Amino acid sequence: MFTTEFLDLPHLARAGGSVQLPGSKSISNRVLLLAALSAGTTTIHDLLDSDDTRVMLDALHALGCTVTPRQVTPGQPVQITGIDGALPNNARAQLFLGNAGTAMRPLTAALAILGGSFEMTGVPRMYERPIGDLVDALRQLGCQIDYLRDEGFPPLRIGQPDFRQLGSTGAAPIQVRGDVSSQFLTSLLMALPLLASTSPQAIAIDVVGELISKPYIHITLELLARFGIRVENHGWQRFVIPAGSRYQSPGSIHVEADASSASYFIALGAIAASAEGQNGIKIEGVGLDSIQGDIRFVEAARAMGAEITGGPNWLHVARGRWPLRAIDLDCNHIPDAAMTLAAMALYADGTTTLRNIASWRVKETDRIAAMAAEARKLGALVEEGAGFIRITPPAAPEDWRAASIHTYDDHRIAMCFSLAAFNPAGLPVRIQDPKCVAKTFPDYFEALFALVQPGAPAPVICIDGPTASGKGTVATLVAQRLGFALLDSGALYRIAGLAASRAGIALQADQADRIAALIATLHIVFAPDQRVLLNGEDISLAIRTEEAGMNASRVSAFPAVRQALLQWQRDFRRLPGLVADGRDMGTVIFPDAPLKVFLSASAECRAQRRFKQLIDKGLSANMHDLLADLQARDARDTQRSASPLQPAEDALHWDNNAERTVEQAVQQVLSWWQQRQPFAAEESAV
Ligand SMILES: Nc1ncnc2c1ncn2[C@@H]1O[C@H](COP(=O)(O)OP(=O)(O)O)[C@@H](O)[C@H]1O
Ligand SMILES: Nc1ccn([C@@H]2O[C@H](COP(=O)(O)OP(=O)(O)O)[C@@H](O)[C@H]2O)c(=O)n1
Repeated sequence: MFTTEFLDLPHLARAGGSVQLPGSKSISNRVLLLAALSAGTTTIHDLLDSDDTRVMLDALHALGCTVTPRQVTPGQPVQITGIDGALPNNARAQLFLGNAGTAMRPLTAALAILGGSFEMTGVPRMYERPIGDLVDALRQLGCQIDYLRDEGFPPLRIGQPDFRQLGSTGAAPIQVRGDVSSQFLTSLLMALPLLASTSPQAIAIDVVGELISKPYIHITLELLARFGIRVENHGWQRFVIPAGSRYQSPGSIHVEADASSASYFIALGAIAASAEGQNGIKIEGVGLDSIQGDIRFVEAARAMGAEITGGPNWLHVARGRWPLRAIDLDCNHIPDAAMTLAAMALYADGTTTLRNIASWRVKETDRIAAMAAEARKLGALVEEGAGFIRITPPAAPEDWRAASIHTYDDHRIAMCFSLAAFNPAGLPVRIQDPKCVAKTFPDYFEALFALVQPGAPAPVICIDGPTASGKGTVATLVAQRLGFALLDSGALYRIAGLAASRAGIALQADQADRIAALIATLHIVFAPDQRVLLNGEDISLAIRTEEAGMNASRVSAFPAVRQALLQWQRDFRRLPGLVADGRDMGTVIFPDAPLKVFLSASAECRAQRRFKQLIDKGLSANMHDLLADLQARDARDTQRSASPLQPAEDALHWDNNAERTVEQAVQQVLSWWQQRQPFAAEESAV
């Protein structure tokens, strides 16, 4: 997951390949709660790992359910042993539910019926998301729920219910509004079986007003059936839970991949030209037989021109009609996925209107306002109303603008606008706070990068300079802040020197071809935890000794060795970008890099830094020898004939002497980078 302040997507041109999608959020959190309320143990496969499921798992654990393991691990099922319809007497807990509506609403309903003493809290945005209609419906039954702040909104306190008024004849049908959020009805449908289990009468729920988002109710009903509860559906207006209904674990259940998440890749297939040798995008984990309503996004995407085929749990998408066809659509049946249509509308041949989307206004953010504001930044013409949005794409490529997209802590805004990187103007797109995708799809950008090809080679920032000038330190931090990959080219020369000396090859010019041949056989891994593995062995420390540095310096003078490492280094170039540290990054390896930095510092300053660095690592060092070695290395680096150390003509210089801190150097490089971005001016104006 990218945890950077922002993520710059270079202009993207093509896409192709196959993607396995994470489990559906709606199904994951429903299954978790149903398993928790049931008798028996449920093994849940393919559960989504996200903010919403994490708060749900924490809440279930706090309520006394057995959850193993406590966190979602990819490829490993989660087991939940349920409470069999009742909590212990005097159960109490304070539950923090973040911004997860899929946890707050159903848990409120279930706990209000189970009874105890609970406080339901969340992030500030959660306190702006209405829950009054659900609370009103529960109070009709005798549930005890108080608002701790604003009337109609969380946080809430839940107490012991009093069901005496229901009497032996059961209650009149419970009324719930259906036109604000279908999560209220879902919450009641999942909570009321707890009451029905001891009730002599069936329990009926009447929907007041038009029921929005029926597809989500469909998911709820399908899953309730899997857990032993057969709800009668009377025309989506009345739902009846039979008396004596009792939650029973199905034993094992698979969570479908999220159909809403599939929408971004369906859109990708529709928008992007196919990568060479590929034929569109294959999406695995969800298919045409899905129980999720958002699968009907497929019809909308087809209407816009996408070519889509599929099976029970897969889809294949390719670009069909181009530009896409503008549509006018009632989106009540696909409220979440419809946002992706707004992104597709940027590539349509006219004005697209998405109607019946008033529920967008009460989601993670006011999504109509957010989509409108951000699409306008790109140059689109947008009109919005209480329940619709109308989007006209920029008239010509030159009307597109490079935008820094505000994402409102809303995963869908971030994912939708990533698709703007396919703009015909060749512009990059900046996504602010990219980690907001964690809500449903933490590795969304990684999945996207695995499928797409940039319009031009991915950007590279070169940081060259003499030994101990601070390249490695600065490059690592710059890469972290931008979410870029890192190439420590010196490590490759160090590995080459180590491997050659271990193989007993003399590090001299007449052996250069043997060393180059040896390099071709090496298996080198730069692990995400910074370890370096050579043929499976951890050599991170072995290559950092001064001796290894000297050996590296020797082999690096041989043109055959440099040639053997050339393509290896260029292969590090990837999306969203690369920071490369070395001696000849800007001059030889990446001469087209958009930013080249050359660091310098006096030999004494560098020797001091290296001394401290070695001592801190627990390695022995001697200042006098260090200075001599460093000067010898400088001489060899600058005087060798093959790629000598010298600044590229277009390099920017940074004097990294003793009075300069690491952070100053990093800020300088980042600021040079910002100045090269088309959205730099807008950013600094904010
Ligand atoms: N202004 C600075 N820039 C970079 N590194 C600095 C600076 N000041 C002190 N240092 C320290 O100096 C050392 C630089 O070493 P390193 O980054 O490995 O250099 P290089 O990769 O150029 O050989 C690190 O221990 C770093 O913490
Ligand atoms: N791009 C590069 C990187 C390193 N090297 C050589 O490899 C040696 C080790 O590189 P390094 O960057 O790890 O070394 P230090 O700068 O940390 O001393 C250097 O002394 C250089 O001679 C090179 O020639 N070209």
